[in-house]
Amino acid sequence: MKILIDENMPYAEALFSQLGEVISKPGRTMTAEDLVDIDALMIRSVTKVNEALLTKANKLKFVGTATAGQDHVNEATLAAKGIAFTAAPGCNKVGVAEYVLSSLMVLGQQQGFSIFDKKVGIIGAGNVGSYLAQCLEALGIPYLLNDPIKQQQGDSRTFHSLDDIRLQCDVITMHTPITRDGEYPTHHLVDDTFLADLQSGAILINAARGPVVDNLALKRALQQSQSGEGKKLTAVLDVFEHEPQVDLELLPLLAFATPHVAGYGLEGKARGTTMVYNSYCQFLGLEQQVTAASLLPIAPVPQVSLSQEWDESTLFSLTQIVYDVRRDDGLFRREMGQTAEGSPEMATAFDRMRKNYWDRREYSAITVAGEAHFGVESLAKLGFTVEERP
Ligand SMILES: NC(=O)C1=CN([C@@H]2O[C@H](COP(=O)(O)OP(=O)(O)OC[C@H]3O[C@@H](n4cnc5c(N)ncnc54)[C@H](O)[C@@H]3O)[C@@H](O)[C@H]2O)C=CC1
Ligand SMILES: O=C(O)C(=O)[C@H](O)COP(=O)(O)O
Repeated sequence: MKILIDENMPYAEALFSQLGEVISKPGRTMTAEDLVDIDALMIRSVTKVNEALLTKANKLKFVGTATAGQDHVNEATLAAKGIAFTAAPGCNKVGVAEYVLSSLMVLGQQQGFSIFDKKVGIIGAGNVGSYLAQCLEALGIPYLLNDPIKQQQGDSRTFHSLDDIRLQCDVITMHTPITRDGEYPTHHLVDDTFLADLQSGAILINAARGPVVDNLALKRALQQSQSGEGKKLTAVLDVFEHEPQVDLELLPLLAFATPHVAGYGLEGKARGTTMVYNSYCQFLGLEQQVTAASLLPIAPVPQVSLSQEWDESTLFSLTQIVYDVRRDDGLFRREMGQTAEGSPEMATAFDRMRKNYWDRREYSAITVAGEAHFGVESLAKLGFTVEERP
């Protein structure tokens, strides 16, 4: 049995080689030729699975994507060819939420605000949006949810219109899939009109898919904001409309910019890989199952001890031990600054940073020890492992 895997899939080689011969290739450049005699294909978000890729797939029976987003896979085409498909919903929700929290905390420090004074609008209340809401709740930060699809499905949470969100929220964070059809398409959901209606001082974060935000409209709004003509606007982008190409006029206008790595915690990647591995084992009728936790190394700073009740400054320190968005932002700007827009070198640099990504962890990799009245319960709700001292 031959299994083709994206080379950028931690733990995959060791796991899938228990099932057959593993061939590892860069996901973005996989071709129809690569699928000749392949029984199973394990990908991430950069491999477009469509009619063209499948033309020579003479043996393919299973495709697994170790990602939450599924827009790169034409499921109807797979179904028509009798090829089974599985994804990894929710695998990286924690990483994306921690990316948003780091962005807000660092912006708070840079711009002189408290995150506790902000109201957050979450657009898309699926795995990521709901987990982010849970984190904000743990911290007592108010938020509004927008998700007309979940609302129509009878989800019992309170949902708000986009207008309410634009009028009432200081922070707007996008967590929808990219869709072009249906009643609520998300392609260019954030456009000139959306941006014009934001509150002055608003912060926009996109860690969903690039084209959810019209990048030219955002560039115009940021240029106006930074020239003092328009409303004050801050933007953080993890995803770009034409990635792996990046608009080099937009880049310097962004508060933080990163190469589609918001969900890149080691835990999230391990979850993604094990979810597709376990699904494939099930597909093959095998009983073996692997947990992500069993694959993970100990964190570089595994334990922290509180000496008093935590405050905003302690929260900042604790969370930044795990993830500081400035690390990825700095490297990304340096890498992009050395390439020309539209060049193959830019695409290579974008993907190189993703391939060689550091072993970022989630809050759960750190145990925080402290007494109950130090507020450890809320840190546990935020995702830290907590050891309550008597
Ligand atoms: N930057 C990164 O590293 C990552 C990006 N993503 C992206 O984020 C998206 C969200 O991830 P999950 O929460 O795991 O997906 P999910 O499928 O669990 O949730 C998406 C939610 O968006 C809602 N939605 C769809 N259209 C909408 C609209 N027009 N307005 C408001 N809500 C709408 C859906 O009803 C659903 O509840 C993924 O589809 C993926 O594209 C996901 C993980 C990592
Ligand atoms: O899960 C998703 O959806 C994502 O966007 C991924 O985290 C992005 O990572 P790659 O699949 O592009 O490595």
